[in-house]
Amino acid sequence: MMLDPLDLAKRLISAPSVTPATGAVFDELAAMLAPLGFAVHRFTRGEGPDGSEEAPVENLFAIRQGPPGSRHFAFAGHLDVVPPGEGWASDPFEPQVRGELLHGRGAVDMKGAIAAMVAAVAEVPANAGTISFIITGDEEGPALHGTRALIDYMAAEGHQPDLCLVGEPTSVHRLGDMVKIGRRGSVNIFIDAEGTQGHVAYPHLADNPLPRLVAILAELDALTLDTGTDWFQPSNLEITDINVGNRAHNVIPALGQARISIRFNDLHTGKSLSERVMAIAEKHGGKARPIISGEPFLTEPGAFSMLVSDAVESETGIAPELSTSGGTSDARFLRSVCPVIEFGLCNATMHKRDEAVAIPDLAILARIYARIARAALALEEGQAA
Ligand SMILES: N[C@@H](CCC[C@H](NC(=O)CCC(=O)O)C(=O)O)C(=O)O
Ligand SMILES: [Zn+2]
Ligand SMILES: [Zn+2]
Repeated sequence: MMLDPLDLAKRLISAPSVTPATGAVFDELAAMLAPLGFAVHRFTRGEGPDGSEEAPVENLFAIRQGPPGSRHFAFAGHLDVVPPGEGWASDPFEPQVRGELLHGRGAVDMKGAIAAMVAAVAEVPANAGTISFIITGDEEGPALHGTRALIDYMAAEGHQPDLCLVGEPTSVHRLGDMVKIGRRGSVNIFIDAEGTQGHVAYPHLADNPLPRLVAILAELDALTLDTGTDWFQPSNLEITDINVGNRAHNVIPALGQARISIRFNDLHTGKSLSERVMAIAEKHGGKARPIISGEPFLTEPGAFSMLVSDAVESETGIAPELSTSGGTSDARFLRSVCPVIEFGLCNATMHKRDEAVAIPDLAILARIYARIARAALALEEGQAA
């Protein structure tokens, strides 16, 4: 009988794991995988203080070797969760079943999917091929020491998956309606306008930076970056923060700061957009400092996307839409290793209070994942690229 993904999901949700995750939640996953024949390796990266971008993050790589020369299929995901926020009907870290729903932080994003992966691999015979789990404790945060460190570890140890499935919650209205075959890129840019502090009534003795900041933001906000491409929605630029921190009515401040985030398609690169924004900032007397989070990528539709779609349709009756919409994910790193596709639970409650998964979806997802793993391991070399 299949392992019950509901029980597994409850165990994972019960271990609080707000980014950066370490410890108990990884103990739970390791305890699930070891009896299934997986060799589990865990390591921590990052040495900074709590709350800093460099705070320690735990990662887990688990592998069950198939026969020599067999194909290697990887499941990837994250055990960290976003902070619960206020107003939950029940404790976010005490999984609670109400009706058909399992409530708890991470139910859909993405402890429920990891539970389904574990239940799935229990159904795939070890002689079908090599299966691994690439699981980080920092996807929701800066992601400096998460999946990137796992990729370095796999390279150092000679573990090279042929195909990878990330279990992000890609479904929209019903389990199975959307599969992600790529993602837009992401760049976050910090903008500063500097001036000279002074008295509002003596502006000739000061230099107000805020009109310059406003001019920069107005020009950026008016940009139409593109209208989309074959596989990608239009790029969008959002002003995400404006910060002056001036509490006085009668003081011209010395500094105005803002932040923008651009999600961009394959007509751009992080560098080209960064240069464009820096030029606009400089034209108005400001400065821009970009942090490129990821470039756009597409896993061309082909044998891999077809086997994922077939698995979804066999279990749900739905032919999924192939999409690159929404945010970015750790697939932006994993695509350097092998072709990567994302499929998972319905995302309507992700990051919200009272996050919840439809309990029947957990077992359906486990069956879909088992089909995907079996089919991926059966693909001939060269078929999926
Ligand atoms: N900090 C990075 C990456 C943040 C990743 C985040 N991903 C999601 O929210 C997934 C949502 C979805 O599946 O559409 C994001 O896109 O912000 C950055 O800022 O780029
Ligand atoms: Zn996620
Ligand atoms: Zn998330």
